[in-house]
Amino acid sequence: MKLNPLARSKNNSKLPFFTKQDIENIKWFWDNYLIQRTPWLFAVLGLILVQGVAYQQFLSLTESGLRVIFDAGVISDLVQVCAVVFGLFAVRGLTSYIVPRLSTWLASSAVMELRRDLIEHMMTFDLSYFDRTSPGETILRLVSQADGLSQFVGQATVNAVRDFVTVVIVSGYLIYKAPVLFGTAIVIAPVIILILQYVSHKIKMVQREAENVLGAYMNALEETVNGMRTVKISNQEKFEEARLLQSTEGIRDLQIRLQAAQAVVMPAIDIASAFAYALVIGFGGYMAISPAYDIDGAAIITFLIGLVMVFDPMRNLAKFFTQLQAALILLDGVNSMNAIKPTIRDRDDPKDSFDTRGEILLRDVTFAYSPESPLFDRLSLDFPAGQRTAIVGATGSGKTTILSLISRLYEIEGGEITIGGTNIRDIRISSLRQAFSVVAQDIVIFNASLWENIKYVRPESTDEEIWEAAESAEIADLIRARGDLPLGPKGAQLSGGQKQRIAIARAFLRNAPILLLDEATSALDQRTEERVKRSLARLAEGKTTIIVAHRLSAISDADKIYVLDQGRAVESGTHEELLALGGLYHGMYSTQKGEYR
Ligand SMILES: Nc1ncnc2c1ncn2[C@@H]1O[C@H](COP(=O)(O)OP(=O)(O)OP(=O)(O)O)[C@@H](O)[C@H]1O
Repeated sequence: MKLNPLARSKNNSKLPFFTKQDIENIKWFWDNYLIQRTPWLFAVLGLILVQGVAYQQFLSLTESGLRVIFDAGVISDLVQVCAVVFGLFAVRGLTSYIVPRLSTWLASSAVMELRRDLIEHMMTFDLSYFDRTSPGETILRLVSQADGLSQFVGQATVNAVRDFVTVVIVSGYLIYKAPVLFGTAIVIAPVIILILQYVSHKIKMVQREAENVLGAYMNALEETVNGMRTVKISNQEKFEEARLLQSTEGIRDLQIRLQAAQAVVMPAIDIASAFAYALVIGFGGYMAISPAYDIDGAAIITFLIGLVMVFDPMRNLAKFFTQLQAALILLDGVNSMNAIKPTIRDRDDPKDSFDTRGEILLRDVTFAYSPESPLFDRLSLDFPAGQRTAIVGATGSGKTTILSLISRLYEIEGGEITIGGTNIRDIRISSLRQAFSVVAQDIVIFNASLWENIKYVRPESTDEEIWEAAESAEIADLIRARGDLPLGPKGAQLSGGQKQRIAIARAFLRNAPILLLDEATSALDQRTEERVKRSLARLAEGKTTIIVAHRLSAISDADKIYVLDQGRAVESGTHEELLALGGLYHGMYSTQKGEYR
């Protein structure tokens, strides 16, 4: 399976700190989710500035305090210094409580909106997207990557801003007090930048790989859990275990590699800082001793304390930088969903009303799921209004696809499909789909009660209407027996026939003017099928009905039957006409008759 089709800019051999895509992603996030929060962001920034100023004031007061000690000054001055220092730390403590609370609220709300928008956007995706993308990849983006982003924005970024402000304010103070000493201390800056550059490349590469592996793990998990019946019946537990273990090992290895890349940063900065301290102590000490410089011991000690206060947040900033590189990959993953543009969309000014009871025509329809395997080449079919038309044919001949194309689940490449003379592309998609009651082969059952599962297709239905639909589909007794019990994930607690009857009940409840039945009764026992078919015949009265069935006995009374072979309609007519033709239909009928004998 192709992994992570959404991930972009995979050529990582020499990434700059910020790629063009990174900048676009940041801009997108800022423009859509942060800009409207600017007043609050300023409030956070204001509080952070207060913290920075508190630090600078602490430094200044420390110098005064030291001077009182060194110069044997007045004790009351010392007490005053101590009281103000305590006050400053109390202010810093208070802001340290408010800032993360505010920032987490801001970030979680921003990411909640991001998730809401992505979910809304995902709903517009063509069905073909879901045919090729496993749920694991979508979950990865909407759950783990969005979560990682929230943490990063809410905590890491705010801490980084605080650290940055501290570095700027305290450095500014140090430059003001002792510019020469400061110049000595920052000779290490280029080394730190080089280290960061080297590490950031590595982190980006490993993080992208880690996201791919995590996506693969989610896919594998999803497939195994969903396919547990097949796994067990085929005795493949060990195989699946090994597959999942391989993914988890991959995650472990990448996390170790990620940490290894990040781990270089801290010791490198520590060594560089030690070098700077040594320089400052040496050179600063010389300055204090030498009469050529006007600087005393208190100033040197204060400068050293100031350096500690700068280097600590600088360490954090370097760490933040490595986290930022990883977060940029998350942001790219999340934003890549936005790059997916649905092709099946309403045109400008779509029609809301059309003749839903008119005939359905396919004219020269060309369609392929993928370019390498074309399915229909100028296929023309005619489903007369208010009549029952059946489509039969070998498996894989394209019967279900015709139903999908009529309801515009996939877009045709050539020709046109009209209902009551209106091209379906001109109709608003929601209005078009409103015109169908469908019993499909793949029945989706939610983990809710039977009642809620039926009601799903028309939430505004009355209780009487739901009971009526359930009676017609022969499922009312089961509703009485099960009550409000949920049906299990994907309706796991139901038999195939029971699921099919839910689908039929939904079609009854929907009672739309066009009825699409795809192997609608194939899972029912013969007696139930007879009763359900009689109900379905009543439901189909006056409606344009298209029936796909393998059992020819189920459609022999249709007004018209199309025989499909490899995407072409090779025969059409009534049951009797087709038998008289002595062609493919006749052959299929004879085979099935033989089977039943
Ligand atoms: N979502 C899809 N993506 C790619 N190919 C598909 C998809 N759905 C169906 N196909 C292919 O298109 C062809 C027609 O499929 P379709 O489901 O329409 O056949 P069918 O006649 O309804 O078959 P059956 O009788 O088995 O239900 C098949 O070859 C199938 O492999």
